Formats: sequence, structure tokens, C-alpha cells
Amino acid sequence: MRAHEAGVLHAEAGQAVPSWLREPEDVNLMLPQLWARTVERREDGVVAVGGVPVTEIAAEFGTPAYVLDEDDFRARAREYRDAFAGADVFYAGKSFLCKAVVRWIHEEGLHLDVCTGGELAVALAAGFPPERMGLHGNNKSVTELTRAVEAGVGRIVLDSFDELDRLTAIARELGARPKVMIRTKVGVEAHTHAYIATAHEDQKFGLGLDEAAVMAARVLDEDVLELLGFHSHIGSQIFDASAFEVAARRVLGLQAKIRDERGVELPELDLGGGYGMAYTTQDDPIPVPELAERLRKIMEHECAGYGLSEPRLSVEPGRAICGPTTFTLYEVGTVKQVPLDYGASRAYVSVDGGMSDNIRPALYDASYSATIASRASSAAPVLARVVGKHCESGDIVVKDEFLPADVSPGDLLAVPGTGAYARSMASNYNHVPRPPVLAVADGTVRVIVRRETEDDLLRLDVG
Ligand SMILES: Cc1ncc(COP(=O)(O)O)c(C=O)c1O
Ligand SMILES: N[C@@H](CCCC[NH3+])C(=O)O
Repeated sequence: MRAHEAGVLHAEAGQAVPSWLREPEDVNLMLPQLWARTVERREDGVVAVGGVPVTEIAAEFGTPAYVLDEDDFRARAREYRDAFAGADVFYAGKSFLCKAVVRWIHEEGLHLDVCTGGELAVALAAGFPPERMGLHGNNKSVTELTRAVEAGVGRIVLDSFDELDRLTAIARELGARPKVMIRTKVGVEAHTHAYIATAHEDQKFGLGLDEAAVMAARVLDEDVLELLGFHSHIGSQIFDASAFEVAARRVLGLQAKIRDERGVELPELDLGGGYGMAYTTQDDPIPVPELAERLRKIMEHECAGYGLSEPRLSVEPGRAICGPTTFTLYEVGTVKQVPLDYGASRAYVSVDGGMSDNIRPALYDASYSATIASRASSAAPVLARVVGKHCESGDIVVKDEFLPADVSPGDLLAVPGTGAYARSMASNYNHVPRPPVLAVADGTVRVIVRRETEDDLLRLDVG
């Protein structure tokens, strides 16, 4: 049954619509702040990226697929590099990493943050200079640490005393002197989902400021590792620049304490990543130049206050670079009209992917938007929920969106803002193979991560 045949819910009907979601005047409208820069709806109603219509992409490569705008990716990387000139920008590979991305990051002059042996392997395989990499992780294994030291990774961010012992032993054995930072938790309550806040006390990352001072003293005393400075990452999808300022102030206070107690001015400071991006109209990211300027000012101000010479700053944006560059292209399979308690109804639009290609709605209650991408529609907007094909009722792709009432099987549906933590957190739940990543540039589409196949999955199953 088509949605418009069932008497559907409009915004004025009330409760089912979240307060921030407005019924659009034109259901074909695509808000530019939610889409990669070369994405547009053409006059024939079809959405195109880099000049290539999604209908062609779907016909050649199938759905679901992550469609990435390479020019947009590179432009966002450059924007960070330029705004933070004089500081080092480490792209956080956990948000999305593959060999092509590693090369783009290198070509655009960024550094790279990896947080597992797997990410390190991808970066090395793509030829990224190890000295421009940082290695994170709260439980790095001996194998991972050894590989990083042998490869000459530029900095290892220590996260525990156990790791300090491990790395010191490895350095002694290899006769190396790895550069390290110490990850702190600065006690800032970042306004974000609890699962992605990382600077409060009761979570697994980093060391409290007092413990971090003890660790710094040990590293300096033992003189096996080279201490670059402290690291702070307060969480992810944060819009409030003042949270970063508070973090900077607290870590610089620690820096001053080390100077006072040990007579050592540590040369670097890393303020992590976590800059928010727009998934829906609710989100209002801080413009990158403004963010950079605020961090620069607070560094200047605090260092002057403590009489410290300014350490070299580094930052680690992931989501804000890759997130907006990509949309997921799905095909609609079924549309079901579900009556709600208060007389309205919601169209459940099922697509050919779901929580296996984007776990964020299920994991963080994250909001996304969607549009019908294979055509324009003159039908009225109706409240819809885009859901996946998995065996879970929480398998939600877009919780609340207005779609045209004539949304039908066979329509292509695009969900923007899926460049970060979608492919990188994808799973094979229900033995669903993971979608490919397609990079579009200069009117051509290139597979940069191929589609997984059932054969790939069967090959793992050696029983
Ligand atoms: C240490 C560290 N740096 C950088 C990032 C990147 O965060 P985001 O993608 O939100 O910029 C993360 C993830 O939250 C992180 O844990
Ligand atoms: N994966 C999370 C953010 C955590 C980032 C890594 N520390 C997200 O999708 O928002």
C-alpha cells in the first residue's frame, strides 16, 4: 500500500514528530548543509554527485552503497589544514579509513591518527609516512606497540601505566626511543551522547590530571621514552567550543605544573577531535576557522598566564572531515503504513541495508535525514521512518523524516552524512555483506572499498 492511500500524519497532527523536525514546503528540497558539496538535485529530479546521477551509480554498482564525494573530502581536509596552520591536523582514521583516504590525507598535508594494529596496517600499506602518524588505544597489545616502534610511528599516546611498562620494555629491547604523549581526562562534561563522551572520570580512556602528572614524572625519570606532552580528547559530536577551551586550560595547567616541578616545558599539546557535524537541521557546527581561532586564542592566553612558551598544538578531527562527504544510497523494498495511537500513521519505508551499514541510530539514537534520490515527487510530505532489513525492531536508518506520500518500492533513497562511523562500524549482522564505498570525482565513479560478497563471508566460516 502506498503511504498516501492510508491517511497519513502531517506535522500539525502532533506527538509523532520531534519538535525540531519541520514538514517541508517542498519534499524534494535538499538542505546544502547536510550534503557533500557537489551533490544536487538535477532538473529531471534525479540527485547527482560530482555530475553523476545516482540512478547510474545504482545501475552499475548496486545498492546499498556508500557514495563519497572525493572533492568534498579533500576540501574539508584542506580547510582544517589551512585553518590550523602552524598546528598539526591528525585525521582520525577511526571515522573512516581505507587506502585511498590515507593517500588523500597525505596529499592534502595532514597527519594521521590510527588506533589499532589494523588501522596502522592500512596506513602503512598505503605508504603513509610513519613519522606523521599517531597511535591511540586504551589497550594496545605488545604486538601493536612493537609494530609501531619498529615502523617509526611519530607518537604513541599512552593510556595506562600497564602500557607505559609495556612500551618501556619494548623500547629497551629494540634500542629505540619512541615519542609519547599522555592521554588525560580533564573532567569536562561534553554535551554529547554518554557513549561518546570521554573526558569525565568514570570511563575507560586516559588518566586523571594527578595520575597524568605521576606518569609524566616517571617517563621523565626513566628517560627511555621521549615525552612530547599531554593529550586530551573530550568526546565526539560536540558543538560547544567552550568545552574545548576548558579542556585546553586544564591541560595547560598540568603542563605548567610539570614545568614548576621538573623544570621541563613539554613541546607539544594535543586537544583531540570531536568537532560536530550536521546530520539534521538540529546541528549547527562551529565554522572551522572560528574553532581554530578560539583554540589559538585560548592557548595564547593561558600560556601567557602561566608564563609558558606555547607548545605546538595538534588536533584530531575525524567525523567533521569525512562525515559530510558521503551519503548511503539504498533501494526501497517495502512501504507499510502503521497506524499510531492518536489517529495518525507513520510510513515504514524498508530499505536494502540497515543497522549493519549504520549502527549509529541503534547505538546512540542518532538522527539522520533522507530524500528520494531517483526522482522528484509532487506528492505531499508524510511522516516516515526508514528502517533496514535486519531482524531487530531497533533496526532504524532514519527515525523521523518527511518523505513524499508516493514513496514506493524501487525508489532510490539517499541518507546524507554517513561518511563517519558508518562503514567503519559496519557489521555482518544477519550475514549481510557490507556495502562498497564509491568515490566520485570529476564525473567518474571509482570503487575504493569493494562490496563484500556472500563468498567472502562463507570463506571465514571454516567449520
Ligand atoms: C583520541 C581520539 N581522537 C580523535 C577522535 C575523533 O573524533 P571525531 O571523529 O569526533 O572528530 C576520537 C574519537 O572520538 C578519539 O577517540
Ligand atoms: N563512533 C562514535 C564516536 C566515537 C568516536 C571514537 N572515539 C560515533 O559514531 O559517533
